[in-house]
Amino acid sequence: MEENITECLVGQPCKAPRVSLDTSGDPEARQNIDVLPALTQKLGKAHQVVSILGLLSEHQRKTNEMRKRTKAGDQMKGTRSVCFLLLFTGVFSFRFQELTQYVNTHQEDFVQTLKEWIAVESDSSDVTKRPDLHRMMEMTAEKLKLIGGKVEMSDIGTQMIANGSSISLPKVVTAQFGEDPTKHTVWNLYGRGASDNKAPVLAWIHAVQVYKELNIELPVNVKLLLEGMEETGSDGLYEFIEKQKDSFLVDVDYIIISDCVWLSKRPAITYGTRGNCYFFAEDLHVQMAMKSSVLSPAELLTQFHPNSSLTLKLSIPAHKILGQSSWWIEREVQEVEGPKKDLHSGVYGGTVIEPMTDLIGILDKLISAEGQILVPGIREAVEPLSDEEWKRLQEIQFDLHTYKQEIGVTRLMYSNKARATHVEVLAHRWRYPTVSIHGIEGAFSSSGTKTVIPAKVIGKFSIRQVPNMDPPTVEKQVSDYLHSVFAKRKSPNKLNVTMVIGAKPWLADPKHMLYEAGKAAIRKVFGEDPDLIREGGTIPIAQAFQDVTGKSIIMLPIGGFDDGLHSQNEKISRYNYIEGTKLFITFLNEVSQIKKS
Ligand SMILES: CC(C)C[C@H](NC(=O)CN)C(=O)O
Repeated sequence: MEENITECLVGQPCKAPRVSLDTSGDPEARQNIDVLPALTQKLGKAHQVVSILGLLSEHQRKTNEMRKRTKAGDQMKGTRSVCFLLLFTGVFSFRFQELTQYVNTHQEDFVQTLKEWIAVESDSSDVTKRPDLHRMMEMTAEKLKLIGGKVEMSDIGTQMIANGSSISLPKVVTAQFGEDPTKHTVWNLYGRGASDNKAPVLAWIHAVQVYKELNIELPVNVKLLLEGMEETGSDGLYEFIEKQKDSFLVDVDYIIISDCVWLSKRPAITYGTRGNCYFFAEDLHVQMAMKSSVLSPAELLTQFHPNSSLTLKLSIPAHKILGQSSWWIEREVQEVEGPKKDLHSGVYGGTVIEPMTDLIGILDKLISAEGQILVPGIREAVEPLSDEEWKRLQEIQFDLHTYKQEIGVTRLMYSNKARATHVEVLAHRWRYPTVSIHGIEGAFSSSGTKTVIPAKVIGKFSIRQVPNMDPPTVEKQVSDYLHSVFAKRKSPNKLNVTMVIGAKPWLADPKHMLYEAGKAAIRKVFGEDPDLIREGGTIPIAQAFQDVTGKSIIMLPIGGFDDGLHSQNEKISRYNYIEGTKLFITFLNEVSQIKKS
């Protein structure tokens, strides 16, 4: 599969910007879609077009701001799909040719819908975009109604944001197609977003639509559940599925999620994901060296108040443990903000113990240059790789050279070992924990040379979870460790460590019949066997679904290995989108063949 994307100078007025969905591997069938001109017209300004590309991620928006030249791939943000099924009824004649031919002849319509969805900046990590996210959920519900679904939109409450106020969470959309008790019921859950994961969501909706348009009976009952907060931890969804356990979810047999990507050019089926523990390490205030003792909030108040340079704030962070039955652990945190101002590094530098220096010092102690996690207890908890797992990894064809090329690096973390194999690289990608440092809030990060001492900085990092790591334990390990590292610095500043997401890993049994159905559908549509893979990223709700329903989950990706999720050039090829739609159509039929145990 080859990429065919049109270049666009992001951040600069684009005269004829285009986003292409290509029919990879088939040069004759390649067709570009002109997304940006339509959007430019709609929005009137080229720079707004650029921010549409940015809808997919914070990262991408930042790149836009930096006016980097980048490829404007097919960018979409993610929702995901989950399917369940119920009973099986006898003989069903699967009209494969007719259904897939319909997809071929209607691919322009499907691409057009995707263009319209991409144009909505439904980014859950950006609270200023919340109206777009609400609109996206409305559009999704409308689309499902149009194709005859029994659709409901459920309010799942509010989310507390950084400034302490609450904003409403996007509604969860549920839809049902078919209530025949003699048939399987398939429930598709769509998480949130765009290419990661709007195309897979639409492919699922279109799969149902094609059956409807052709008046071909759905081989299974289908239930869809769509949420808009997946990429920031699926806020509110855990309570929702607990509540729906005995109603919407009660007759569901299987769950399908399509919020992941292939490993290579070969189609894939995913049977495990890593979890994620996401931390904020706040170094709270600069204290003048002359007031060098660590003061309690009350002391600080009496010292500084009523000088109005000090405020005492109480907040409840969204502290979550996901993937277990008590979803939320809330804790009160006293957050003291010291002198509000940043300081001039010439005037004050040398007299203050700088929060940024403290923060960098402790972040540096999380992981070694060789990739070894330094937090005591974490590596010890990891379940050893079994021979079976090792064998499965060995069977996967994975070319390290192509991988390095795709991400643009010359050396990988473990490739300096004498016997670096693809097995080691895949194990470190899917099966071992890792630490990533994501950002520092409050740091000077613009271009130029501002000589500032930031008064308050928040380091953001996460640790990917694998069996047998346990988020509450990891939280304690990380917090204790960072506080001990910080204590050694004898800094008068104050450190707060808060875990804001605690999502468990998910692992399924790939020998389950559901996986055979997936393989059969892939063989039929793509003419080859899929890779059986795991995913290094996290679907926070996955393990929770498995725990709450007790049903099997399969992840059936249609995204390409080089789609660049969360990156500057996120895209999906037309090939993956259209053939993926055929895959879902076919998979519904394969699932209907599974005998009820
Ligand atoms: C827990 C994370 C915020 C979840 C996020 N999920 C995805 O990107 C799935 N599309 C992740 O970083 O893995």
